[in-house]
Amino acid sequence: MFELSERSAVFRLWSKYLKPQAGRMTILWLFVLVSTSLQLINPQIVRNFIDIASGAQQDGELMTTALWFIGVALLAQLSSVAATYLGEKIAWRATNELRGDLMEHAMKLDLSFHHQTTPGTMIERIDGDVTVLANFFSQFGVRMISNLLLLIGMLVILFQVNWVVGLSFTLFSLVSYYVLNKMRHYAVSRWGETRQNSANLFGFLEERLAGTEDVRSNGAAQFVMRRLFELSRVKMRSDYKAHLAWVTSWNVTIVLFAVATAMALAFGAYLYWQGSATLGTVFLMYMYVNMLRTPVEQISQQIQDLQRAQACIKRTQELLHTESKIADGAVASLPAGALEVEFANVDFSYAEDQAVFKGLSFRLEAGKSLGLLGRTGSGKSTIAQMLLRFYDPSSGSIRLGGVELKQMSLHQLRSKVAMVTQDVQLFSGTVRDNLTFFDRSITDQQILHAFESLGLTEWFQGLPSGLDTELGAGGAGFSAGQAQLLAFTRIYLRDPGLVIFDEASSRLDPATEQLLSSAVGKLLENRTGIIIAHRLQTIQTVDQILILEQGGILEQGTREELCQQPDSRFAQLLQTGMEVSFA
Ligand SMILES: Nc1ncnc2c1ncn2[C@@H]1O[C@H](COP(=O)(O)OP(=O)(O)OP(=O)(O)O)[C@@H](O)[C@H]1O
Repeated sequence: MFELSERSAVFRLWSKYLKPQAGRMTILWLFVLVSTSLQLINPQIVRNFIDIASGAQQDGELMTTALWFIGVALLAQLSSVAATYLGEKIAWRATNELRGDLMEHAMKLDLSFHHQTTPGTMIERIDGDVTVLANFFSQFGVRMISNLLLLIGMLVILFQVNWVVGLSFTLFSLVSYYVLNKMRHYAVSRWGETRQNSANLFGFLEERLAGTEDVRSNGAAQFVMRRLFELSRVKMRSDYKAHLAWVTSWNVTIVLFAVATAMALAFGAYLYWQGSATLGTVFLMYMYVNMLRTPVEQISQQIQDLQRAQACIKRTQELLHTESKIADGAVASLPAGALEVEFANVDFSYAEDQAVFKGLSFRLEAGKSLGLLGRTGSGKSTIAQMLLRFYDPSSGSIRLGGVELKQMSLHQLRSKVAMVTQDVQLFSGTVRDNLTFFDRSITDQQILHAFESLGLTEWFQGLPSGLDTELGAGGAGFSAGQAQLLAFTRIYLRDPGLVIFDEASSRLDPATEQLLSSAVGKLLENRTGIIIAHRLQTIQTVDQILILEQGGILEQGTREELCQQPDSRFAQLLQTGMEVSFA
């Protein structure tokens, strides 16, 4: 855990994200100050107007005063609109940059971090917290100062009218600030509860809808509905309390300021009868007291925003200071073409007391292919993830092309190693976008050439709109087999030296199966390949076979070597069928 002074964290954020917008910030301040001053001036013009109209003031003309009023009111509104526009713009720029930095940082963090942090939490960090910071970035200082100035200005003018009036409304402002803060605090804690209950309900719905097949096939619909009603009931109760708290705080505010208006009118009537105030001055007092509400509310709101922002800044800084367990290396150039893979005495565990590998050693020559077999949980996928350096071994070393992975730059490593996972991730967008990841330097010709080289041209021609075929969210509309074909093409375009293929365990139709196995063959030409196999058919053509068991290697050799040993696990597999033994 990092330990940072909160204040320095705030200044660091401000200086990083607001300094580049210093010019805009200055203009924003100007607009806010102009709008505040004009708001203070306008009631004075109204006073003059009333005093001229009632004959209490001799010099001055009604028409000119009215025009002044309109002009000042218009200018105040325009400055306020301009300040809002600029404030929003500054906030968006700053928060977009912060969001980008957080996302970039999150993508560099190792997989153990991502396994411990749910996607929901990450969304809350990268978007939720940053959205809260938006107001704080652009508005906090400006709104605090301008509202304080407005409040002080109005109280000073009220003191000038009469010191008792000034003192009374200063006390009133302090009391109403205190009450508002208390009410708001109460309402906010209620809202916090409803947000948590909403999150629980949404999380429940998302999980159940995603698993709708299992829910229905297991006859669990009744259970789901029952739980839904329970969660809805909890949410309804907290919503009800939150709304009640909000309505109460709203009404208390109305009552408070109604009392203030009554006080202003009573003071006004008294001073008027005494002859120490004109009708215009009474109205001026009335207007200022009515206007008091805005700065008092705004200051209390800003203080509350500051408290929320502090919590968000702390979490944001924590994320930005979380270091990846995977340190970047320096070696930035590996030879072109196929790369040799070597595991030397590798120990690894996800959790401290549960070793996945103990002293795992094997070597795969450059350009050769390895079929990786083993029971579920024997560590096949872990080998692939370690080769991509999503995890580092606790001891021993892994080398690629003779270079230790830890020494290698991550960028170089991940451009040299490619993996097709069991569950290929496709994104909503066109087939082209899914192949190039929006890299516009990859031309359509290159993509078509990749299809041709992998023997997929005919398949590609069957797509309704070719490269422009749209995929739904999560690749909806494409089968697992088709997704793998796209993944192969992605890899072909990147031209890595090592390809790891985690075969889909789901059954594919024979035509797609045939297409896939021929594409695998073509993809592996002049590359080193590791195939995590779930079917014997897939490893018919591999050069080496390695069977994992209990943290180490059970058997290793060429297909022929293993077949010639009748008591080998591989020979048994051939006899019984792999699915039976590895089920
Ligand atoms: N992120 C993780 N955190 C903790 N333990 C994990 C994690 N991923 C895998 N494991 C554990 O590590 C062991 C090896 O898992 P791995 O996924 O590599 O096996 P596998 O042979 O690929 O299995 P399968 O054939 O089911 O895909 C298993 O015991 C698994 O439970």
